[in-house]
Amino acid sequence: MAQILDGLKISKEIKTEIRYDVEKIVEGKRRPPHLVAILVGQNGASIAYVNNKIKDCREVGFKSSLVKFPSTVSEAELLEKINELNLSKDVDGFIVQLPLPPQIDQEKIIMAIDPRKDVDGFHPENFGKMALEMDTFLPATPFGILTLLERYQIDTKGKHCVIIGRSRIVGKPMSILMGRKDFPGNSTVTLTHSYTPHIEEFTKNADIVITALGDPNFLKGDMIKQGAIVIDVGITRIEDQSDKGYKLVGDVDFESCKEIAGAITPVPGGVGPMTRAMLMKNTLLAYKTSVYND
Ligand SMILES: Nc1nc2c(c(=O)[nH]1)N[C@@H](CN(C=O)c1ccc(C(=O)N[C@@H](CCC(=O)O)C(=O)O)cc1)CN2
Repeated sequence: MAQILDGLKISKEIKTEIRYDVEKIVEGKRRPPHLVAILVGQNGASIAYVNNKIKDCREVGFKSSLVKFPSTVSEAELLEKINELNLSKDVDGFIVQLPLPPQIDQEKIIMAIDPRKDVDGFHPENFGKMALEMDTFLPATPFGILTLLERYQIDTKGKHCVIIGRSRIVGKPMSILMGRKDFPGNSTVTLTHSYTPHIEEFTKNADIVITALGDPNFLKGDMIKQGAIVIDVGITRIEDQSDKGYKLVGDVDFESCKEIAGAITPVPGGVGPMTRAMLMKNTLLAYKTSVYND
Protein backbone atom coordinates (compact mmCIF):
# COMPACT_ATOMS: atom_id res chain seq x y z
CA MET A 1 0.00 0.00 0.00
CA ALA A 2 1.46 3.34 -1.13
CA GLN A 3 2.36 6.23 1.16
CA ILE A 4 -0.13 9.08 0.68
CA LEU A 5 1.54 12.39 -0.14
CA ASP A 6 -0.78 14.69 1.78
CA GLY A 7 -0.76 18.01 -0.08
CA LEU A 8 -3.46 19.48 2.11
CA LYS A 9 -1.40 18.91 5.27
CA ILE A 10 1.85 20.24 3.75
CA SER A 11 0.06 23.26 2.26
CA LYS A 12 -1.25 24.14 5.73
CA GLU A 13 2.29 23.93 7.15
CA ILE A 14 3.55 26.24 4.39
CA LYS A 15 0.75 28.74 4.94
CA THR A 16 1.55 28.77 8.68
CA GLU A 17 5.21 29.57 7.84
CA ILE A 18 4.08 32.40 5.54
CA ARG A 19 1.66 33.73 8.15
CA TYR A 20 4.55 33.87 10.63
CA ASP A 21 6.63 35.91 8.14
CA VAL A 22 3.74 38.30 7.49
CA GLU A 23 3.20 38.82 11.23
CA LYS A 24 6.85 39.91 11.52
CA ILE A 25 6.39 42.31 8.58
CA VAL A 26 3.28 43.89 10.09
CA GLU A 27 4.87 44.09 13.57
CA GLY A 28 7.62 46.13 11.88
CA LYS A 29 4.91 48.64 10.88
CA ARG A 30 5.03 47.74 7.20
CA ARG A 31 2.05 47.00 5.01
CA PRO A 32 1.26 43.33 4.28
CA PRO A 33 1.79 41.83 0.78
CA HIS A 34 -1.05 42.47 -1.67
CA LEU A 35 -2.21 39.95 -4.32
CA VAL A 36 -4.77 40.79 -7.00
CA ALA A 37 -6.66 38.11 -8.93
CA ILE A 38 -8.36 38.82 -12.26
CA LEU A 39 -11.30 36.55 -13.05
CA VAL A 40 -12.97 36.59 -16.46
CA GLY A 41 -16.37 34.96 -16.97
CA GLN A 42 -18.43 32.44 -15.04
CA ASN A 43 -16.48 29.17 -15.26
CA GLY A 44 -17.47 27.30 -12.07
CA ALA A 45 -14.05 25.77 -11.45
CA SER A 46 -12.23 29.09 -12.05
CA ILE A 47 -14.58 30.89 -9.65
CA ALA A 48 -13.90 28.24 -6.98
CA TYR A 49 -10.11 28.40 -7.50
CA VAL A 50 -10.01 32.20 -7.32
CA ASN A 51 -12.24 32.33 -4.24
CA ASN A 52 -9.94 29.81 -2.56
CA LYS A 53 -6.90 31.96 -3.45
CA ILE A 54 -8.58 34.97 -1.81
CA LYS A 55 -9.34 32.81 1.25
CA ASP A 56 -5.67 31.72 1.38
CA CYS A 57 -4.62 35.39 1.34
CA ARG A 58 -6.84 36.04 4.35
CA GLU A 59 -5.36 33.01 6.15
CA VAL A 60 -1.74 34.12 5.68
CA GLY A 61 -2.47 37.80 6.41
CA PHE A 62 -2.12 39.21 2.87
CA LYS A 63 -4.27 41.94 1.45
CA SER A 64 -6.17 40.63 -1.59
CA SER A 65 -8.38 42.07 -4.30
CA LEU A 66 -10.58 40.37 -6.85
CA VAL A 67 -11.20 42.05 -10.20
CA LYS A 68 -14.07 40.50 -12.16
CA PHE A 69 -14.83 40.91 -15.86
CA PRO A 70 -17.71 39.44 -17.88
CA SER A 71 -16.82 36.76 -20.45
CA THR A 72 -17.48 39.38 -23.17
CA VAL A 73 -14.58 41.59 -21.99
CA SER A 74 -12.34 42.86 -24.78
CA GLU A 75 -8.61 42.29 -24.93
CA ALA A 76 -8.06 46.07 -24.75
CA GLU A 77 -10.02 46.34 -21.47
CA LEU A 78 -8.05 43.51 -19.95
CA LEU A 79 -4.74 45.01 -21.09
CA GLU A 80 -5.73 48.36 -19.58
CA LYS A 81 -6.35 46.73 -16.19
CA ILE A 82 -3.03 44.86 -16.41
CA ASN A 83 -1.22 48.09 -17.16
CA GLU A 84 -2.87 49.73 -14.14
CA LEU A 85 -1.80 46.83 -11.87
CA ASN A 86 1.73 46.89 -13.30
CA LEU A 87 2.05 50.55 -12.27
CA SER A 88 0.36 50.30 -8.86
CA LYS A 89 2.79 50.72 -5.95
CA ASP A 90 0.21 49.05 -3.69
CA VAL A 91 0.14 45.75 -5.64
CA ASP A 92 2.98 43.23 -5.25
CA GLY A 93 1.70 40.54 -7.55
CA PHE A 94 -1.28 39.61 -9.65
CA ILE A 95 -2.67 36.70 -11.62
CA VAL A 96 -5.06 36.33 -14.51
CA GLN A 97 -7.02 33.14 -13.91
CA LEU A 98 -6.85 30.75 -16.89
CA PRO A 99 -8.46 29.69 -19.15
CA LEU A 100 -9.61 32.90 -20.86
CA PRO A 101 -12.49 33.20 -23.35
CA PRO A 102 -11.64 32.62 -27.04
CA GLN A 103 -11.66 36.31 -28.09
CA ILE A 104 -8.69 36.94 -25.76
CA ASP A 105 -5.16 36.10 -26.88
CA GLN A 106 -3.74 34.40 -23.76
CA GLU A 107 -0.13 34.92 -24.82
CA LYS A 108 -0.69 38.66 -25.33
CA ILE A 109 -2.17 38.92 -21.83
CA ILE A 110 0.69 37.01 -20.19
CA MET A 111 3.27 39.07 -22.11
CA ALA A 112 1.67 42.28 -20.77
CA ILE A 113 2.24 41.36 -17.10
CA ASP A 114 5.28 42.99 -15.50
CA PRO A 115 7.60 39.99 -14.87
CA ARG A 116 8.31 41.38 -11.38
CA LYS A 117 4.61 41.00 -10.52
CA ASP A 118 4.07 37.74 -12.43
CA VAL A 119 3.49 35.55 -9.36
CA ASP A 120 2.16 32.75 -11.61
CA GLY A 121 5.62 32.55 -13.20
CA PHE A 122 4.05 32.39 -16.69
CA HIS A 123 5.82 35.33 -18.40
CA PRO A 124 8.48 34.17 -20.93
CA GLU A 125 11.14 36.14 -19.02
CA ASN A 126 10.39 34.16 -15.87
CA PHE A 127 10.07 30.91 -17.81
CA GLY A 128 13.51 31.53 -19.34
CA LYS A 129 15.03 32.30 -15.95
CA MET A 130 13.50 29.10 -14.57
CA ALA A 131 15.02 27.08 -17.42
CA LEU A 132 18.42 28.70 -16.84
CA GLU A 133 18.26 27.97 -13.09
CA MET A 134 18.17 31.66 -12.17
CA ASP A 135 16.13 32.98 -9.22
CA THR A 136 12.56 33.71 -10.28
CA PHE A 137 8.90 32.85 -9.64
CA LEU A 138 8.29 29.18 -10.40
CA PRO A 139 4.85 28.26 -11.81
CA ALA A 140 2.73 27.32 -8.81
CA THR A 141 1.75 23.74 -9.72
CA PRO A 142 5.26 22.48 -10.61
CA PHE A 143 6.62 24.43 -7.62
CA GLY A 144 4.02 22.71 -5.43
CA ILE A 145 5.02 19.27 -6.71
CA LEU A 146 8.72 19.96 -6.08
CA THR A 147 7.93 21.15 -2.57
CA LEU A 148 5.82 18.06 -1.87
CA LEU A 149 8.67 15.79 -3.05
CA GLU A 150 11.12 17.78 -0.94
CA ARG A 151 9.03 17.71 2.25
CA TYR A 152 8.51 13.95 1.93
CA GLN A 153 12.27 13.59 1.22
CA ILE A 154 11.66 11.66 -1.98
CA ASP A 155 14.93 11.09 -3.79
CA THR A 156 14.69 12.24 -7.40
CA LYS A 157 18.41 12.17 -8.25
CA GLY A 158 19.16 9.89 -11.21
CA LYS A 159 15.55 8.68 -11.33
CA HIS A 160 13.53 8.35 -14.50
CA CYS A 161 10.64 10.81 -14.40
CA VAL A 162 7.87 10.45 -16.98
CA ILE A 163 5.53 13.40 -17.39
CA ILE A 164 2.24 13.04 -19.26
CA GLY A 165 1.05 16.32 -20.79
CA ARG A 166 3.04 19.27 -22.16
CA SER A 167 0.91 22.27 -21.10
CA ARG A 168 2.59 25.62 -20.55
CA ILE A 169 1.49 25.74 -16.90
CA VAL A 170 2.33 22.19 -15.79
CA GLY A 171 3.95 19.64 -18.14
CA LYS A 172 6.51 21.83 -19.88
CA PRO A 173 7.87 23.65 -16.81
CA MET A 174 7.74 20.42 -14.79
CA SER A 175 9.93 18.68 -17.37
CA ILE A 176 12.53 21.45 -17.04
CA LEU A 177 12.43 21.59 -13.25
CA MET A 178 12.81 17.82 -12.77
CA GLY A 179 15.94 17.90 -14.90
CA ARG A 180 17.53 20.91 -13.18
CA LYS A 181 20.66 20.59 -11.10
CA ASP A 182 19.02 21.38 -7.76
CA PHE A 183 17.02 19.29 -5.31
CA PRO A 184 14.48 17.94 -6.07
CA GLY A 185 15.62 17.51 -9.66
CA ASN A 186 18.54 15.76 -11.30
CA SER A 187 16.09 13.31 -12.84
CA THR A 188 16.20 11.91 -16.35
CA VAL A 189 13.01 13.27 -17.87
CA THR A 190 10.69 11.95 -20.57
CA LEU A 191 7.93 14.35 -21.62
CA THR A 192 5.06 12.44 -23.22
CA HIS A 193 1.96 13.89 -24.89
CA SER A 194 -1.03 13.10 -27.09
CA TYR A 195 1.21 11.98 -29.99
CA THR A 196 3.31 9.61 -27.88
CA PRO A 197 2.44 6.04 -28.95
CA HIS A 198 2.12 3.38 -26.23
CA ILE A 199 2.56 5.70 -23.24
CA GLU A 200 2.45 2.64 -20.95
CA GLU A 201 5.85 1.57 -22.31
CA PHE A 202 7.26 4.75 -20.78
CA THR A 203 5.24 4.79 -17.55
CA LYS A 204 6.06 1.12 -16.81
CA ASN A 205 9.74 2.06 -16.71
CA ALA A 206 9.34 5.25 -14.70
CA ASP A 207 10.47 5.79 -11.11
CA ILE A 208 8.28 8.91 -10.98
CA VAL A 209 5.12 9.47 -13.04
CA ILE A 210 3.48 12.92 -13.19
CA THR A 211 0.10 13.04 -14.94
CA ALA A 212 -1.32 16.34 -16.16
CA LEU A 213 -3.68 15.54 -19.00
CA GLY A 214 -7.23 15.90 -17.61
CA ASP A 215 -8.35 12.38 -18.53
CA PRO A 216 -10.13 10.83 -15.51
CA ASN A 217 -8.60 7.56 -14.22
CA PHE A 218 -6.24 7.33 -17.22
CA LEU A 219 -3.26 5.83 -15.35
CA LYS A 220 -4.01 2.30 -14.15
CA GLY A 221 -2.03 0.16 -11.72
CA ASP A 222 -0.78 -2.12 -14.51
CA MET A 223 0.83 0.90 -16.24
CA ILE A 224 3.31 1.62 -13.44
CA LYS A 225 6.18 -0.24 -11.88
CA GLN A 226 6.31 -1.49 -8.29
CA GLY A 227 7.26 1.32 -5.89
CA ALA A 228 6.82 4.18 -8.40
CA ILE A 229 6.07 7.69 -7.15
CA VAL A 230 2.77 8.82 -8.70
CA ILE A 231 1.82 12.50 -8.82
CA ASP A 232 -1.68 13.32 -10.05
CA VAL A 233 -2.21 16.87 -11.35
CA GLY A 234 -5.46 16.19 -13.21
CA ILE A 235 -8.69 17.43 -11.64
CA THR A 236 -11.88 16.78 -13.61
CA ARG A 237 -15.35 17.60 -12.32
CA ILE A 238 -17.75 14.75 -12.99
CA GLU A 239 -21.44 15.36 -12.42
CA ASP A 240 -23.11 13.17 -9.80
CA GLN A 241 -26.08 13.12 -7.41
CA SER A 242 -24.18 14.65 -4.45
CA ASP A 243 -25.12 18.01 -2.88
CA LYS A 244 -22.31 19.69 -4.80
CA GLY A 245 -23.55 18.14 -8.04
CA TYR A 246 -20.11 16.83 -9.00
CA LYS A 247 -17.11 14.88 -7.76
CA LEU A 248 -13.44 15.53 -8.46
CA VAL A 249 -11.57 12.81 -10.32
CA GLY A 250 -7.85 12.74 -11.05
CA ASP A 251 -5.91 11.33 -14.01
CA VAL A 252 -4.78 8.46 -11.80
CA ASP A 253 -6.94 5.43 -11.05
CA PHE A 254 -6.16 5.73 -7.35
CA GLU A 255 -7.59 2.33 -6.32
CA SER A 256 -5.41 0.26 -8.68
CA CYS A 257 -2.30 2.49 -8.50
CA LYS A 258 -2.16 2.67 -4.69
CA GLU A 259 -1.55 -1.10 -4.57
CA ILE A 260 1.55 -0.82 -6.77
CA ALA A 261 2.99 2.67 -6.14
CA GLY A 262 5.50 3.54 -3.41
CA ALA A 263 3.86 6.93 -2.87
CA ILE A 264 0.87 8.67 -4.43
CA THR A 265 -0.99 12.00 -4.30
CA PRO A 266 -4.77 11.94 -3.78
CA VAL A 267 -7.36 14.03 -5.65
CA PRO A 268 -8.62 16.13 -3.99
CA GLY A 269 -6.06 17.04 -1.32
CA GLY A 270 -2.83 16.46 -3.24
CA VAL A 271 -1.34 18.82 -5.80
CA GLY A 272 -4.27 21.33 -5.83
CA PRO A 273 -3.75 22.78 -2.31
CA MET A 274 0.03 22.85 -2.95
CA THR A 275 -0.58 25.01 -6.05
CA ARG A 276 -2.40 27.55 -3.90
CA ALA A 277 0.24 27.55 -1.16
CA MET A 278 2.97 28.20 -3.75
CA LEU A 279 1.07 31.20 -5.10
CA MET A 280 1.21 32.62 -1.57
CA LYS A 281 4.95 31.89 -1.47
CA ASN A 282 5.51 33.66 -4.80
CA THR A 283 3.49 36.67 -3.62
CA LEU A 284 5.62 36.94 -0.49
CA LEU A 285 8.73 36.77 -2.69
CA ALA A 286 7.32 39.51 -4.97
CA TYR A 287 6.71 41.66 -1.90
CA LYS A 288 10.20 41.08 -0.50
CA THR A 289 11.89 41.87 -3.82
CA SER A 290 9.61 44.79 -4.73
CA VAL A 291 11.31 48.07 -5.50
CA TYR A 292 8.59 49.81 -3.47
CA ASN A 293 9.27 48.00 -0.21
CA ASP A 294 12.74 48.79 1.11
N1 LIG B 1 -3.61 31.90 -13.47
C1 LIG B 1 -3.68 30.58 -13.27
N2 LIG B 1 -4.67 29.88 -13.83
C2 LIG B 1 -4.70 28.53 -13.62
C3 LIG B 1 -3.72 27.88 -12.83
C4 LIG B 1 -2.68 28.66 -12.27
O1 LIG B 1 -1.76 28.16 -11.58
N3 LIG B 1 -2.70 30.01 -12.50
N4 LIG B 1 -3.81 26.52 -12.57
C5 LIG B 1 -5.05 25.81 -12.82
C6 LIG B 1 -6.07 25.87 -11.72
N5 LIG B 1 -5.59 26.12 -10.35
C7 LIG B 1 -5.04 27.31 -10.07
O2 LIG B 1 -5.54 28.34 -10.40
C8 LIG B 1 -5.95 25.28 -9.26
C9 LIG B 1 -6.55 24.06 -9.44
C10 LIG B 1 -6.96 23.31 -8.33
C11 LIG B 1 -6.76 23.75 -7.05
C12 LIG B 1 -7.24 23.02 -5.84
O3 LIG B 1 -7.12 23.51 -4.75
N6 LIG B 1 -7.83 21.84 -6.00
C13 LIG B 1 -8.44 21.14 -4.89
C14 LIG B 1 -9.91 20.92 -5.20
C15 LIG B 1 -10.64 22.21 -5.34
C16 LIG B 1 -12.10 22.03 -5.74
O4 LIG B 1 -12.89 21.77 -4.84
O5 LIG B 1 -12.43 22.17 -6.93
C17 LIG B 1 -7.74 19.80 -4.68
O6 LIG B 1 -7.18 19.27 -5.64
O7 LIG B 1 -7.78 19.33 -3.56
C18 LIG B 1 -6.13 24.96 -6.88
C19 LIG B 1 -5.73 25.71 -7.97
C20 LIG B 1 -5.71 26.36 -14.09
N7 LIG B 1 -5.71 27.79 -14.13
